[in-house]
Amino acid sequence: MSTQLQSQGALRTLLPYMRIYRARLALVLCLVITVVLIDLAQPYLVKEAIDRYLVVPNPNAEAIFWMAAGYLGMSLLSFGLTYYQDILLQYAGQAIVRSIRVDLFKHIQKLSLRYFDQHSAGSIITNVVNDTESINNFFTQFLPNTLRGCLSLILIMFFMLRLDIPIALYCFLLIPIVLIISLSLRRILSKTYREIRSRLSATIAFLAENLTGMAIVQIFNQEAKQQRKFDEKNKALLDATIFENRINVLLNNLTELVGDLGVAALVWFGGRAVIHGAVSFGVLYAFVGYVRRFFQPINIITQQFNVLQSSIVASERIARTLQEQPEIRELPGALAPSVHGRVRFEQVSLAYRPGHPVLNKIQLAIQAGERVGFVGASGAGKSSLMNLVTRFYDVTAGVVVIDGKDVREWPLDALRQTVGIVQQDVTLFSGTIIDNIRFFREEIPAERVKEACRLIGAEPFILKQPKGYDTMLSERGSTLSSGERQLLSFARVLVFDPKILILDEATASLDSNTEAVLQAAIHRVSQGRTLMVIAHRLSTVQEMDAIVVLDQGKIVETGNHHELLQRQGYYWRLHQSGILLEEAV
Ligand SMILES: Nc1ncnc2c1ncn2[C@@H]1O[C@H](COP(=O)(O)OP(=O)(O)OP(=O)(O)O)[C@@H](O)[C@H]1O
Repeated sequence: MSTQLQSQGALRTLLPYMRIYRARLALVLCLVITVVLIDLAQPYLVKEAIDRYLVVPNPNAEAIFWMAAGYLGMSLLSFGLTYYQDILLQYAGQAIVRSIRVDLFKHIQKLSLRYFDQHSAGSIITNVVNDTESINNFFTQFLPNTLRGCLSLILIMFFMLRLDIPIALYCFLLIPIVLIISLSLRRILSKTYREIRSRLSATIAFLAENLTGMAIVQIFNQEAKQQRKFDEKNKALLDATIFENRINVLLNNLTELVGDLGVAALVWFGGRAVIHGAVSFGVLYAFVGYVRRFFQPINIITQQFNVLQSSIVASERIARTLQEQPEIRELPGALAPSVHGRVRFEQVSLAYRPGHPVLNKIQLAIQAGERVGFVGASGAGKSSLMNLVTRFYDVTAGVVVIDGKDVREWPLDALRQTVGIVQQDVTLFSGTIIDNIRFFREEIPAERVKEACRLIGAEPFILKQPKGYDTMLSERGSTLSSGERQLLSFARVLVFDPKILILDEATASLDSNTEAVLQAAIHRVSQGRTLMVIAHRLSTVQEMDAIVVLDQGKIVETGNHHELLQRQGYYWRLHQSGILLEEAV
């Protein structure tokens, strides 16, 4: 994409956010202009003091005192205005960052699961945290510094030309030198900056992955190896950052050096001009002041190219995320039918990747209140079939119908209220037990939550926790056993009361006590609703009204446990091979 197109995309993203703070930003720009004017008037004031009241036959001490007081007053005013301007800018910048972050999170939450299949948590975190920070730099660095730099440069040139045209023109000869140094080093810097960003992003992604998979890392004794990898990533990041710093230091020192060169030349040529009476001493003094201030803006302006470039890249990435359309969308004006809990799959096929179907022409009807177990080898397509009922993904062909209506024609919130899910890997959030069960919805009375827990058989272990229902759970509930986490998610189902429940049964063997409690819980939650269980236990399939056997994305057998065993087909072979967990020991 060309830089111009990139900038347009970036601008389109930023403009609406800028508009909210336009009054504040306009005030900042006025303050920047005032501060520059004060700053540049100071050398002129000293020149006036020298030429009018100091290097004259009758020096005027009182006037000099007032000039000095004026100089100090201007410095104080400039200090106060700069302070106020910086605070205003920081506020506007951070407030814009906050709005963008909130919008990003809101948008990301709406995206379909396929998006999360394709984007790592690390890259999404970098997008929400770092890219937005780069936008802050656009407001707090690029805008004020570019304005300040350009204005200073123009005004310094104007003041210099007013003071003495030949000396001013000599000074301007130094501009190309500074520009060449600045632009060539900046080019290197911008490449390095991109490298730093991608290395930082890789480091964050690595960290995020390791935090989520810490148990696996530890069980396979991979700590040392992961540590080495992390160290390598940080070393790469360090190298790039040090290189950037070196170039920055070089650039600043070279600019200083050219400034000194300018001052030396001024003292030499200007000094001779003063001796010959061509210019006054005050003019020479003012020139020294302006030359010192002259190269700073050039340096600052070229520096802003980098800030601009990184903000463009960041806002492009933010724009791309915000423009990402959720694949799963609801039809305008969609209405939910009256809910009974009937589910029908009509010639349903699904391919996550084109040309690679994982479900093939599934034909199945489940009655309201029926309990159906889905059995099959790993990868047979059981979870994929459930993903279609919840509309985490949409069918590639055919139709999934709930209560007479294609799921794609349901309002999404109604569909998700109707279909509940208990996953094998229970998701818990940082918060209390009670809040996790009612999903932080304060309007659900505590008594209803407790009632659900009692029915499920979760209350005894909850009451054993340090603060009972108010015990804070650590991230992902890692202080609870997997059986206890499952019980909490069953309680959640009872509280939210979906008409259709999908249950992905735990594959791990549990002790007989927990097994019995969980079986009773499954029995309890299945009352009055349609139950679809990805079954891994013999005790569960035996309880089901019907069992659907899947193999390579196709239904190969249906029937109840005894019928299927008698048939001595695929189910029987699965059973014989021990794929279903027997009674716990
Ligand atoms: N999000 C996804 N993107 C791409 N392919 C996927 C995705 N989820 C599952 N698959 C593929 O679809 C096929 C069916 O997977 P699915 O998870 O439905 O099987 P399953 O029967 O539930 O297996 P298990 O019992 O091991 O969970 C597998 O080949 C899997 O690799």
